[in-house]
Amino acid sequence: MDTLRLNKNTANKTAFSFVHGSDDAVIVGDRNLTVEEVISVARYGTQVRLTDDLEKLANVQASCDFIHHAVESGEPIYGVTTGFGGMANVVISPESAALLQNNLMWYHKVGAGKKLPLVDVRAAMLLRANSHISGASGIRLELIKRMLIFLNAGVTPHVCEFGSIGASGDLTPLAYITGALIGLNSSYTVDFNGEEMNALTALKKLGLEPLQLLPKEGLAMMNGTSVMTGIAANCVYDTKNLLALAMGAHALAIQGLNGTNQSFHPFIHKLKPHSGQKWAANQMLSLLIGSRLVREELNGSHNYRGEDPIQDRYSLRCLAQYMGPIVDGLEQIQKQIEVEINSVTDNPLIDVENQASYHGGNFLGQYIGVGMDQLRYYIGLLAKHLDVQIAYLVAPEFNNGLSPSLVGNKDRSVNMGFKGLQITGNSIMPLLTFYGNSIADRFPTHAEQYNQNINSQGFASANLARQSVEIFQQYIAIALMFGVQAVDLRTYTIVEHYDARATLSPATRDLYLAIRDVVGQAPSPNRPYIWNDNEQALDEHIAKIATDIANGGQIVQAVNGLLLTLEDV
Ligand SMILES: N[C@@H](Cc1ccc(C(F)(F)F)cc1)C(=O)O
Repeated sequence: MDTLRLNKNTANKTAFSFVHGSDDAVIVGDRNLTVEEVISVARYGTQVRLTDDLEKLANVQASCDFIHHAVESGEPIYGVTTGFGGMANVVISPESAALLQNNLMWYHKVGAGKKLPLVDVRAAMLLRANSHISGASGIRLELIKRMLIFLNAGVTPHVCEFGSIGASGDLTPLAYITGALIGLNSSYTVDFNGEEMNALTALKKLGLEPLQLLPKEGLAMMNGTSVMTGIAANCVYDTKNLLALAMGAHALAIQGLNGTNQSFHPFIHKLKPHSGQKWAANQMLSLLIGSRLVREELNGSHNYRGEDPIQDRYSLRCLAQYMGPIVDGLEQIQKQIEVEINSVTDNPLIDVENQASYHGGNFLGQYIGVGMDQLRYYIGLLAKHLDVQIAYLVAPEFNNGLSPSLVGNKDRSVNMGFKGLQITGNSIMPLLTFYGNSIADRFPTHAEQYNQNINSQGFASANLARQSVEIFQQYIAIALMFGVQAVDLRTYTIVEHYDARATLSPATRDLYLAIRDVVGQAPSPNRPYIWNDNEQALDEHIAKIATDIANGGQIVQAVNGLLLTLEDV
């Protein structure tokens, strides 16, 4: 296996401790980068090194030489000896060719809104360097190295959340990165390991001089999909963790409801062998093995229980069939993001071998726009399913003998259990399905003098995906709280005490214990997770669980073994 896996130690490191995070450096230019490598650099401070493949490095220089000669000879090349975009008819003289690039930074300093999270900008810098190392962009090694210096020292340019239509790639967001890298002026600002400062001060601290861009270099830096793809890499990584947690929450719910394991029998899924469906069924079987809370019916028995239906309702019985397309879809998105991560996304592209340059459109972020639309749609579907499971758990008409709203102490008549918590969940789930609406199909047709008349909205789509991921982290926290309470209450009906460690499957015990630990409440035989309403503040529990999930803490660690098996999907 040639990919670098995030091991437990790396993933446990506090987020945002960027510098000197890990001993295993990620190499730019040796081979394709994976989403996990991007995450390890962006979030956990893994150091980045440039390839020492001399041929590769020489190629980068050769692309610069090609541009140099083209300018000298006045060869017409877009954005090198012409103006930009809809002004590409304007001839630029050799004397103005460098000014053209530096000027590009000025009129693209038009970002609006809040700052992007640092982890997204770090991912973007890594991807831009990775794109340029192919030697098709005509950009100096010095500039590529500068991005690695910034990454390794924990220096992150400030980039705004609005300003890119994802058509010429992320022109404006990348202008902020470029302006800071070269120290265009003091209005460019950075985060220097937690300290805010202007780019010129930052360069001085790094022992670097401000740089003037040479012909093509501004365009090469800005004309690409690296920022939206960096955001997308972070989103897909988080969403896969959330998928694993959703599976964990369902496994708790199934045990809480005393569901059957028969619906996940391989015989069923062999007969409808979609890979995502098979994965979901197999994983659910593994999550339930050894549980004393499920109806053990893998031998084909039907444990008919009097007035209850002989088979489970669809949210349990059809879980694998419902999850399947989501699992397959997320895998497809990850594959597409990894292609984008390892692509050269600017224009024009320089073919050093044939001494030619080609005008094209690799900067169009449509794969990211559509991919992030789909990602948000899948998150909406995951949320809808969890909402149904929560409703199943709290309704005594359906929940196979649990208390209404999962009340703990039934002797206290003024105990309402998880009634309020369900309503908070109900307030979030519709938002997540709303976020599932697409944006790639909504576009301004008259962008930039009608030049960018088709555009991806990939940057907006990725930003929306980040928001959806963050909201879903809150939602999953709530779903997990329901799961923990339900298994405690179910445990009592089986062994007459509330400590679910005695009854849960080994695979879900880890998750259960991680949640109990994060909220600071150890399991007890005498009482379930929540006993009386007035003994804890549930909002604090939501916040603690959601924060642990966002930081890839012990709750995520308890289920992420599931994700290793996704590679076979
Ligand atoms: N992606 C475009 C590059 C481009 C397009 C437009 C502008 C600006 F400044 F006019 F908006 C800059 C760069 C191309 O390669 O064709």
